[in-house]
Amino acid sequence: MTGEETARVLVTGATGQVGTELARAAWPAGLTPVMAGRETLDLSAPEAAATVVRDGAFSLVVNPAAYTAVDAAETDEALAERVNGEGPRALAMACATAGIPLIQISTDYVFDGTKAGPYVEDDPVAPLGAYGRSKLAGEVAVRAECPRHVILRTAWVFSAHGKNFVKTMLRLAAEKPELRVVADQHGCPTAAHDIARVVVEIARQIVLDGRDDAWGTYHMAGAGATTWHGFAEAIVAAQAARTGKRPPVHPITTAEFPTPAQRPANSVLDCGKLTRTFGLTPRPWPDTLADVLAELAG
Ligand SMILES: NC(=O)C1=CN([C@@H]2O[C@H](COP(=O)(O)OP(=O)(O)OC[C@H]3O[C@@H](n4cnc5c(N)ncnc54)[C@H](OP(=O)(O)O)[C@@H]3O)[C@@H](O)[C@H]2O)C=CC1
Ligand SMILES: Cc1cn([C@H]2C[C@H](O)[C@@H](COP(=O)(O)OP(=O)(O)O[C@H]3O[C@@H](C)C(=O)[C@@H](O)[C@H]3O)O2)c(=O)[nH]c1=O
Repeated sequence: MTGEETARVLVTGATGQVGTELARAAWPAGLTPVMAGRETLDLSAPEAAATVVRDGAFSLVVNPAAYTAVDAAETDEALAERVNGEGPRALAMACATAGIPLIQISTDYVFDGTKAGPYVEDDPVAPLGAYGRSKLAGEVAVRAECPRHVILRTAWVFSAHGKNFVKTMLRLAAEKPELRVVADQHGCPTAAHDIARVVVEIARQIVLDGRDDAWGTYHMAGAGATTWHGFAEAIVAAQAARTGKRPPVHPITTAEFPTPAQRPANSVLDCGKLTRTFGLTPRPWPDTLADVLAELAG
C-alpha cells in the first residue's frame, strides 16, 4: 500500500469480548477496522450479512461474532447453527466472491476432550454439545467456501467487559461464603485482548505484507494449562489482595456440577503452529488475568 491508502477490515460482533478488544487494539497504519454490530450485520440472516461484505470494499473480514451461550444452545440449536454455521458460510462465500480473505474465530469445544495431551490443529474433532457442533459447522463451511482463510481456535475467553468466567467468579466471591468449581476439566484461559493482538498481527501480515502462504487452522490460547478450579483459585486469590475477602474455592467433579451441555475434560490447545507460522506467542494466562483484574479495579 502506498501514500494515504488504507485497507478496510470488517470486524463483526463489535459488542462482544473479542470485538470490543479489536476496536480498542492498536492497528498499524494502513489498516482501518470497520466495526459492525448485530444491527448492521446479523448472522441469523446470513444473506443480509453477506451483502455487508459485498457492498463495503473491504480487504479482509474478521468474524468473532457468534452464538456463545453454551448451555442455551442445547435447546436452541437451530439458532446456534444459523449464527455459527450458516452465517460464517455466507460470509465465506461473500469473501471468496470479493476475492478477500476471512479470519474466523472458533473454539476448543470442537474437541471431545478424550486426548491425553494438548490438542494440535489436525486432531480429530468430535464436539460434545450443540454449541461445539455449530462452531464446527462454521469451520467446515469456511474451509469449503473460502480457501484464503485463517481459522483461529481459542478457549476460555475472559475480559473486563461482557459475560465470562472471571466476572462470574468475582461476583460469586463477593456474594457467597464459599465457591464450588469443577477441577476435572482442563484448558487454557485466554484474554480477549491477547486474541485481538494476535488477530491484528495476522491481519497485518496478510494485508500489508501480502502473505499468501499461511491459510489454514491455528490454535491461539493463553500459555499454561489449568482447570476451571485452578482458574477460579487464581481469580479469587488476586481479588483477595484487593478486597481482603477470600472465600474458599472447593474442587468438585463435573458430576457434582450438572449442566445442560457437556464440556470437554481436556481442551488444552497446543499453539506451536501459530508461533512457527506467524511468529506469535500467546501470553501466559496469569499475566493477562492480572491485566484484566487491574482494568476492572480501575
Ligand atoms: N467466550 C469464550 O469463552 C470463547 C469464545 N470463542 C469464540 O470466540 C469468538 C468471540 O467470543 P466472545 O467475544 O467471547 O463472544 P461474546 O459472547 O462476548 O460476543 C458475541 C458477539 O457476537 C454477537 N452476536 C451474537 N449473535 C449474533 C448475530 N445473530 N448476528 C451478529 N452478531 C451476533 C454479539 O452481539 P450482541 O452483543 O448483539 O449479542 C456479540 O457482539 C466467538 O466466535 C466464540 O465462539 C472461542 C472460545 C472461547
Ligand atoms: C459458575 C460455575 C461454573 N462451574 C463450571 C461449569 C463449567 O464446567 C465451567 C465453565 O463454566 P462457564 O459456563 O462459565 O463456561 P463455558 O460457557 O463452558 O465457557 C465456554 O464458552 C464457550 C463460548 C467456549 O467457546 C469455551 O472455550 C468456553 O470458554 O465451570 C463451576 O464448577 N462452578 C461454578 O460456580
